[in-house]
Amino acid sequence: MTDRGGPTANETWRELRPYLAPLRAHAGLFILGIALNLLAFSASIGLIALSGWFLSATALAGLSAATAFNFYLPSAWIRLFVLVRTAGRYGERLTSHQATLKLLSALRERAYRHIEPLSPAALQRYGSGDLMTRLTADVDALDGLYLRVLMPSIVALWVIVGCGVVIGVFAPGIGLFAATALLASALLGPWLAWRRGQRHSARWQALDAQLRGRLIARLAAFSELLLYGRWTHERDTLLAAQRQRDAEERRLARLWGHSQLLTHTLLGISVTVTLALAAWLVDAGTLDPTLLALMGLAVLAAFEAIAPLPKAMQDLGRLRHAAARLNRLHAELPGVDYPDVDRATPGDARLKVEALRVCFDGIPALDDVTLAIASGEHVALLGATGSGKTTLLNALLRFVAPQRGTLSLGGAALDALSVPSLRQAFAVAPQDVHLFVASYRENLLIAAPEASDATLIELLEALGLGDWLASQPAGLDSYPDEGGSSLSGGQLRRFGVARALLYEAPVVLLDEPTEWLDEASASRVLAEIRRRCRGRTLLLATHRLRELDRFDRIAVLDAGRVLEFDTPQALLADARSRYAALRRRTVIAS
Ligand SMILES: Nc1ncnc2c1ncn2[C@@H]1O[C@H](COP(=O)(O)OP(=O)(O)OP(=O)(O)O)[C@@H](O)[C@H]1O
Repeated sequence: MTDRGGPTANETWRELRPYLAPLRAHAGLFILGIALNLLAFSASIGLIALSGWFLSATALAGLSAATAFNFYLPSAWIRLFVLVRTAGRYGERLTSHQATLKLLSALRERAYRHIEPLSPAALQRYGSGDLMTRLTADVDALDGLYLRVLMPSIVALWVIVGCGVVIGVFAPGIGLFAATALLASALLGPWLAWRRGQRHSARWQALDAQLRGRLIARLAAFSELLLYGRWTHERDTLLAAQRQRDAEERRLARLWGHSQLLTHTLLGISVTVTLALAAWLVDAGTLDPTLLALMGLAVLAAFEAIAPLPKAMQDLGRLRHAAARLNRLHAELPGVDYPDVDRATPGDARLKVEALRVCFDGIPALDDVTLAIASGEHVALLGATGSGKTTLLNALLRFVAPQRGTLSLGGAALDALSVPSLRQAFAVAPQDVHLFVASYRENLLIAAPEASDATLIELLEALGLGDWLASQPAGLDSYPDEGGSSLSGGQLRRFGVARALLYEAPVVLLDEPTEWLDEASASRVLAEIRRRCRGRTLLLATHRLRELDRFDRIAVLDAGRVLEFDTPQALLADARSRYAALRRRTVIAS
């Protein structure tokens, strides 16, 4: 069954099925929610039906003065029904929403747990806005599956049966007709709504996800876009995307209107026919006339349970699309396997890289790279942009999976180390330093929870961030702007370096730590890094030549290959070396 090229019912079921399994963990709450919902509906039907009967009976009792009529008992029942209906509704909202929120948090945690090991290698094709949308909007959309599809469908079915039974007690034929008419309405309206609406609602979800993703990305780059005069263009693109989504929303609203028309027409027909049948039986003398209103009103009350179904089914396309996006993320494999427990233990902090080859889309970023770095040695990785420095650091961190070659730390293969051991082995300052939404102190204490304020301040001052810290309104208690825009590029890098230096790992990996700095500040920062890394293995990626003579060795990378790897003195002494040539050029230039 397809909708003009839309997904089949089977496809929808396949995408949504994984989200039914977590229901089991909160089955008790869901069943309670359904039971309370049913109780509220039963009370509602009872209230309306009894009121109808009561009015008819009172009127008829008034007409025949001889009849003794007890007003008190039905009034007491009516009051009871009102109370039960209100309490049932309240209890149902409380339990079903609690169950749904618990489910959503479980789904979000499940998605996050899956995403975390994918980072960064397998996540590179997803933008951060896209990931954020999957974790938030897509997971949130799935609450509709429980709250608007499953629960109301189960309740509607029981209400239909209940209504048929209530009427059937007095007139089995009319009870059967009412239940059949209600069932037909409960199937026809929602089926049509699903058929006509699922494609649009899936499209709405896709456009909304796209818009959110773009919005997050553009807002993150807002200052740059403004600076380069691109903001107006980007804003117009965003507005156009919003208009596209809104057009889809209007289409959905129109379809919803149509399904409402159909539902209410069916309701009208069902009530009219029920009343006509009842009137016929009254006429034939086989039905008490006081029950006439009860029957019509019972069908009317039962319809309340059916009314939300078309909209829920129309939204199934949206749910399917959200589920499919999450499923795609769940199907993503980390690309890197980490053992659960260590299969080897590093003896010291020496690093060995042998015949390493890393490719992106078949193109090698590193090829046949071999390096042996002694424990405690300080090595500068020198190379032009794109030469493979970051890729080498990422390979050591196992953020990328090599196509060939081996990597080891202290004699232990890196792929034999569990994630905690691997993360304990390396302190890292990447190029894109991330600041968490927390105070600067908390951002630093992630690396060294026991560090005192004096230690933090001394380190920041040593890295030339003393003036910056003094300018912060609450010092270490100040909060960065989102994305770290309250720090300049150079400050942010040094903040990242400070965090890496605080982390007591035997190996320190720094990616372009002196980028954006003037020569004097860069020299000072490099000297501080070397001093604080004494006794630790240091690998520092850079394309700056100054100050490298103080490193133990320099590895020169070019187009993914190690051109030379030796002490600065040996490289300078070799007139044919690339390092010597680069240094000569720098001297001439300055
Ligand atoms: N995730 C990726 N997907 C595709 N290509 C990549 C990816 N990461 C790196 N590359 C490519 O691999 C090569 C090496 O990149 P890498 O970032 O390691 O160089 P780099 O020397 O660190 O450069 P920079 O100094 O600019 O950071 C480049 O050609 C780059 O485009």
